[in-house]
Amino acid sequence: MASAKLQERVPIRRTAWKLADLVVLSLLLALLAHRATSPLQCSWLAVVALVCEAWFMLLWLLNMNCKWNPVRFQTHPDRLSQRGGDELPAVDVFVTTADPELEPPVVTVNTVLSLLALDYPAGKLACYVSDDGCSPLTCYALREAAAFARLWVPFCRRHGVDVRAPFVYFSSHPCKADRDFFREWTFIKNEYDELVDRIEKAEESSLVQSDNELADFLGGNRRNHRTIIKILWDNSKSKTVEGFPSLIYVSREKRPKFHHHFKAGAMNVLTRVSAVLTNAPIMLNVDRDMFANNPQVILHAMCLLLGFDDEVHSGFVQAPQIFYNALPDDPFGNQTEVMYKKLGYGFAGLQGIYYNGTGCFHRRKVIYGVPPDCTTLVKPRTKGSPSWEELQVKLGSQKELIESARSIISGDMLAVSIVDLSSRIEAANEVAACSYEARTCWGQEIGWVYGSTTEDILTGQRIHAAGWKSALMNTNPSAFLGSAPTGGPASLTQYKRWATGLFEILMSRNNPILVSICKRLQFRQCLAYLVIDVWPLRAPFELCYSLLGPYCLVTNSSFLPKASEPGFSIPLALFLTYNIYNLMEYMDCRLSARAWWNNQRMQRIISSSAWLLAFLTVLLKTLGLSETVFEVTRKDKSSAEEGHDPGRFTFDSSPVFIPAAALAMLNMVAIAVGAWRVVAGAVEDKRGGPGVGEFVCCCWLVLCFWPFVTGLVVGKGSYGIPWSVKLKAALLVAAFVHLFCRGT
Ligand SMILES: O=c1ccn([C@@H]2O[C@H](COP(=O)(O)OP(=O)(O)O[C@H]3O[C@H](CO)[C@@H](O)[C@H](O)[C@H]3O)[C@@H](O)[C@H]2O)c(=O)[nH]1
Ligand SMILES: [Mn+2]
Repeated sequence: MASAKLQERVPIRRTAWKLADLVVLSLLLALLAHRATSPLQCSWLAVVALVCEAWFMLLWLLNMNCKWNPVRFQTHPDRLSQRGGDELPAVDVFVTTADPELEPPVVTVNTVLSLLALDYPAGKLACYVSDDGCSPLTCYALREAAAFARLWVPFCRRHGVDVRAPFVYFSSHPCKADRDFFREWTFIKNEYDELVDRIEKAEESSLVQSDNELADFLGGNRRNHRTIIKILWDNSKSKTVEGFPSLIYVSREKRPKFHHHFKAGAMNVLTRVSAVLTNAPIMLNVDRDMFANNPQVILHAMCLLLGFDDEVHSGFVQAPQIFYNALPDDPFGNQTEVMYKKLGYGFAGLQGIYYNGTGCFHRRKVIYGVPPDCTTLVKPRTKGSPSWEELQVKLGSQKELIESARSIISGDMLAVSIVDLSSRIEAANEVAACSYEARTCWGQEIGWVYGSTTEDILTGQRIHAAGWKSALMNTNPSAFLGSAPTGGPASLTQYKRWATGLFEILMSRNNPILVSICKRLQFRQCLAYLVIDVWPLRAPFELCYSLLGPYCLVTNSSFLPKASEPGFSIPLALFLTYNIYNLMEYMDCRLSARAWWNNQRMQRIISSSAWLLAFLTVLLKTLGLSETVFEVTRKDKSSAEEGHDPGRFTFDSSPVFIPAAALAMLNMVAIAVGAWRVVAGAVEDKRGGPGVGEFVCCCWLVLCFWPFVTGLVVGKGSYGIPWSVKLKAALLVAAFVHLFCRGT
């Protein structure tokens, strides 16, 4: 069998789920119909409820569209190995890091080592680390890591080590009993421990003074410094057969006057620097906290990059984002496993999975904005390759860069650039300068797109808009494992940043609806993107709806049918089916009921805190009153504290907690008022006072906001909500109650 398929596209059957989708949809429709025809319809309360419920139905439709025909891709790397190593394209691997304090260098080093040791010809791999922190510590740590890689990579290859991030590998004892092996294992482990020790003991100030190679870092700071590029290891110069991939440290130039565009800016610099050095046709991008967990990842990705008749099917190949430090039952609702399995596979069945910022393989030409048709193998290129001048306008005028881009655009996947890396340092410095992008298309039609703190979704969308499809890569074991933030504040910061970026996309000319009208973003794919993009927009609707229950209890009114009315069964059935549907999704993904509860609870908390703040931030930005920034996610820290329960919600005085704390308080107050009225027999029946429905709404919300309830009432230290937040929340509640009462 000469051409056994490298990949198979397997549609996933979901007839029962489709039926359930329709049941929920019809209940939503029934609720709307009931509301529109009920006698209460003219009160503003009913209008607010109607608008919110219409929005929920729209969301449900968007979700249905996205999940409707999911697919999975099966890859066969064993069939690839029948091809020789010469038939594999080169891959440039990019790792981004930004802050040596929030992102300890030891973690970065582990990520890099796991990548250097992947099963792929060493001469075809190169690893670039971008350091936005411009930290001599990071550079030092990587240089030491390169020295350790000399032992580590051959060791992994020789013994077929499963997980090639040393901190994981050495966290358990080897099961092989062989004495020689054990001796070697102990030796390498000692070397690794010493490496960690050296990195952890190193101090910035003494490093730059004593170490000549690190003198470049003198006198700069992370916001204002020139480019520093260091070839830490050049594989082409290695004499041994058992080499390991080249390792290059890049800290791009930063000047206060130039916007550096956060991670997107860093990725664009890495793209150009790697273009003048190794110029691989495929690029792999990994966050610094995400190690390669499956040594065969690149081979799996190659099955999808080389395995289709037409390249258009895999403009990029994305591996799911999965976490290794995941707490049991996902207490902070940030493992997004169900989202991946339900929405992600659904996307994969449309124009393809979204780009998730890490664990993704891109074709370099896709990043250069080349549309798919001028690359099909069948049709000869009609337009011809772009002229020198054209490329100069788009990519900037660096000569080596344009030359390398021409070779990429001509489409030769197997070309290897054999240059002495150190001879190209000057060119690399030129393209890493902060003024290089002025008057070029970088950040617009070329490279990672600027203007959103969720640059990944935006960049992926641009690629889909050019007409490319993307493929979802599923491997067993998982391709990469990352670290999820632990603790309340870190999770909410992360959600806030995502939502801010998503709303920036919606409010810009890159809005998927516009893009699908003007470009080649498919209509259903556009709707699927909207499911994610509208996160922050959900906040105001969900907030309004969650105020209805307390409003009714406080003001002795109602917005839902009474238990005695026939209409009551509609919201009841909807509430039950919707929650059972979600619970079943978690069961289907082999997750616990507890994980479902935590996630659905976190959805309410995130919506009223992170998404709401993101919504307001972007509104302010649109009015020109503030700027959005990329806040780097803090990685596990406090877990070392004594008696610390990592699964418990913690608080700080950030404004993100105020609205959620206020909602928790308001619902408790409302229940108290409502209960008092029932006891006193003061529920007014004629005016339609609150019924079971309103009580259930408030109780449900109190349960959802339980971490806030305990934080308000009993929590001590970081488990308690700080007084400043409590006070502001209380003021909000008082203002609301006042408004409510005046309104009636
Ligand atoms: O100015 C910056 C800021 C961040 N980063 C890097 O960007 C990556 C992602 O940052 P992190 O704080 O870890 O964010 P996460 O919330 O974990 O990231 C998710 O969301 C981001 C978009 O908001 C994507 O870029 C990421 O790939 C995706 O994993 C890290 O490697 C950082 O070092 C930079 O290189 N420069
Ligand atoms: Mn991260």
